[in-house]
Amino acid sequence: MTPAARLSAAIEVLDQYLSGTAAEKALTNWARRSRFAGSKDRAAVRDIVFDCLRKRGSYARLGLTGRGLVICHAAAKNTSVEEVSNLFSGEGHAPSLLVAEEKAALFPASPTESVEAVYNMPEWLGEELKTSVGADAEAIASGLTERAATFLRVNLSRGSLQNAIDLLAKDGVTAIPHDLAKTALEVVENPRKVAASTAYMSGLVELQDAASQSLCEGLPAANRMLDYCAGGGGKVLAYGDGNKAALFAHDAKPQRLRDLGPRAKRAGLKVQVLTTDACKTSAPFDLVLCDVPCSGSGAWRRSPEGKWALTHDAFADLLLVQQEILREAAPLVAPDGVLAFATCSVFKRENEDQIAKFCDKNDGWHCSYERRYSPLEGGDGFYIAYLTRPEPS
Ligand SMILES: C[S@@+](CC[C@H](N)C(=O)[O-])C[C@H]1O[C@@H](n2cnc3c(N)ncnc32)[C@H](O)[C@@H]1O
Repeated sequence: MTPAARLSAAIEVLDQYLSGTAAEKALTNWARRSRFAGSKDRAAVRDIVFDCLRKRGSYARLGLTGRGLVICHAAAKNTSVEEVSNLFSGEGHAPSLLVAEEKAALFPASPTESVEAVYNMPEWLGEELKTSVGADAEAIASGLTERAATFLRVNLSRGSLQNAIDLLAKDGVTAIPHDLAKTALEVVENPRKVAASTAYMSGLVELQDAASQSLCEGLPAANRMLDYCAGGGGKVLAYGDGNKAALFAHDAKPQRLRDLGPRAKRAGLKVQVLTTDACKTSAPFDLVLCDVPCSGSGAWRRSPEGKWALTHDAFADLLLVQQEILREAAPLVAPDGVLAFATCSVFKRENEDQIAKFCDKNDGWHCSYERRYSPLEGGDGFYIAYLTRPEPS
């Protein structure tokens, strides 16, 4: 496909997304209809679509349509009206010719200053971000419009960072250590080759964000660790690589745990899956991690659809669920144990405010540690807090 034909395809996909289809589904639908498209074309169309989702607020200056977004994307990637006009030539599979109004919007003299355009998120979330991170808000919002780096976690029980770097290189993947975690590698060349690489297939490396790795690395040592919201199990597996603890995993939606078995096997770890009732009968645990459902705002580079889909009601529901999970998990913690609360959110209302509310309502618990990971550190935005009960004196 020509670069112009890829733009036409992205317009088609974005129009389907804007009429209510999830972006991934719209991309799959397009790929099914377009058997002529090779893997490089599919990847290129995906990149255009995701860039438009990340920057939807500023790209919407020609209206919220697939064509409007893609025209602004093309303007951002080129430097002159002529270059963009050449792509929108109307010839072959290229999108139709630009009209005067579209040409005028390519390189506006004074860009729109609305919160939605500057922060590339709905206005209320831009305000939420300002309240949460103050002076860093604009830089964080801008960072969240960039494509996320690909990070790998090296399973240190399987080999060293250097072993992983060397083995990845044999499959054409270039990776370098990243400061956020001692297990973290950043893939700087050929991230799409990771999944088929020997290092990945053999369990030497796992895909995991660097801040997520750092958060797991910092968790206190325990004899019995329960990952209460385990999902795919990324955190319990990371914890298990560096600790000798007996590992347990739970999720309110057991189907979310389906990948955990094969992943644990690949990593050479044993993780016992518990139902909600079995968590109670197997308690106490000296470390319970609650990686709660959240807005995902720290990971909007990866999942930009989330910022446009989040509603006030859904956000309010998340705040309630987060408190409910802490209430459920607290009795599972041994008297001198740690209840760890984590989100991949940059919003204070999901982080510090939740911890303050829990400690306020639950006598004896206090926050003994907390750390914010800013997306400006390179990884996703995360928050972690440890809740403990001091020994009665
Ligand atoms: C942020 S995800 C966890 C991601 C996972 N820890 C990882 O590292 O891949 C949150 C998980 O919490 C689960 N969840 C939602 N409500 C819950 C509840 N009341 N109790 C336990 N888990 C819950 C969801 O099903 C979801 O899998």
